[in-house]
Amino acid sequence: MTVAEIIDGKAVAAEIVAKVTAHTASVAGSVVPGLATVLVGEDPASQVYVASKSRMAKECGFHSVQHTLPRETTEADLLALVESLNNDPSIHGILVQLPLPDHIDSAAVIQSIAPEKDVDGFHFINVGKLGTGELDTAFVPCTPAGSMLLLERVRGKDLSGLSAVVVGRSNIVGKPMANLLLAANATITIAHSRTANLADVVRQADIVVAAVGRPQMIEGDWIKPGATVIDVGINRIPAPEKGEGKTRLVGDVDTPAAKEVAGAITPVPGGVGPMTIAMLMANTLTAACRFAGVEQPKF
Ligand SMILES: NC(=O)C1=CN([C@@H]2O[C@H](COP(=O)(O)OP(=O)(O)OC[C@H]3O[C@@H](n4cnc5c(N)ncnc54)[C@H](OP(=O)(O)O)[C@@H]3O)[C@@H](O)[C@H]2O)C=CC1
Ligand SMILES: Nc1nc(=O)c2c([nH]1)NC[C@@H]1CN(c3ccc(C(=O)N[C@@H](CCC(=O)O)C(=O)O)cc3)C=[N+]21
Repeated sequence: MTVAEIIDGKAVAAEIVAKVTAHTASVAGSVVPGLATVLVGEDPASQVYVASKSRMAKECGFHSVQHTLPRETTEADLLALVESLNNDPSIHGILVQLPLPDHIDSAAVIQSIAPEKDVDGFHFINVGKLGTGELDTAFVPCTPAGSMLLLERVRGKDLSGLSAVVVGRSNIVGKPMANLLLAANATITIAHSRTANLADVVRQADIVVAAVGRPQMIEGDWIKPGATVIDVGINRIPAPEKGEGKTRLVGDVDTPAAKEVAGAITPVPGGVGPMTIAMLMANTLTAACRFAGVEQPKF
């Protein structure tokens, strides 16, 4: 019996961050990349993520500004902040942490970010560029971009002849992931909550990307032997074995079972999550280099 290779996202993310830090130092005479993060409300998970993004930006040598606004912030006030960041020449990347409170129209806020500062890659201009293959000037969403780099470690850049199933069709993970897989020549299927016989669909795939948000729902015997499994899910579940009220993180894949069948699999934590933050740094550096007209690093 073979046991899957565990793809070390933390280690690959550290390589990316080292590359970003070195390139940032080498262009310091021309530009200091600036990242602005915006958090509305007090969601504890969002606070943790935004704090780690700001910390990582500083470690890379960036100018990093964190705006923390109260939950009651109006949409107009948030739009005004984005506008001021759009016009701030020291800021090259803007990240508005999602989800936003219900009284704010997230789509309106995302579309108000200048496309050349949209390091999340959520603006229509960047979505359109990804869809039409203008990858040299697009910003690609960080989670799918990071997932592709992990996949590349196992399968290389060219996925010709391989079948890939993406479970989940969100605008921030599933759809851009499917577009990147297609751009890499994979033959793709996008599955979602209305898909019939999901287990059988997943069983066909050489590459499985799970981006559902349901703890451990992809079972071990759904995985084709030797398949590469990218587990995007981040779910906090009760862990009574660690003590009363304790929790632990799991992905969307039943990892212990899938490990017995897959060729390679990303762990949770330590898989796609750290790559998301690393790619945010990479995108911010790219934005700054485009702004200053200096050479961009390749990732
Ligand atoms: N590692 C990282 O850096 C990141 C991790 N995440 C994690 O990834 C996961 C997905 O995030 P996100 O895309 O934002 O989530 P969304 O809730 O926006 O999308 C979930 C998708 O899963 C589909 N789905 C839900 N239930 C089922 C089911 N039973 N069978 C098949 N498909 C189903 C939905 O289908 P339908 O469209 O039909 O409703 C939807 O397309 C979450 O766990 C999230 O925490 C997200 C971003 C970054
Ligand atoms: N505008 C916007 N852009 C985002 O990219 C964005 C967002 N909003 N909202 C929320 C999701 C989620 N997300 C994660 C980033 C890092 C980890 C991460 O580092 N995870 C660690 C564990 C962290 C922990 O212990 O909680 C890991 O998987 O090893 C997870 C999830 C980015 N998102």
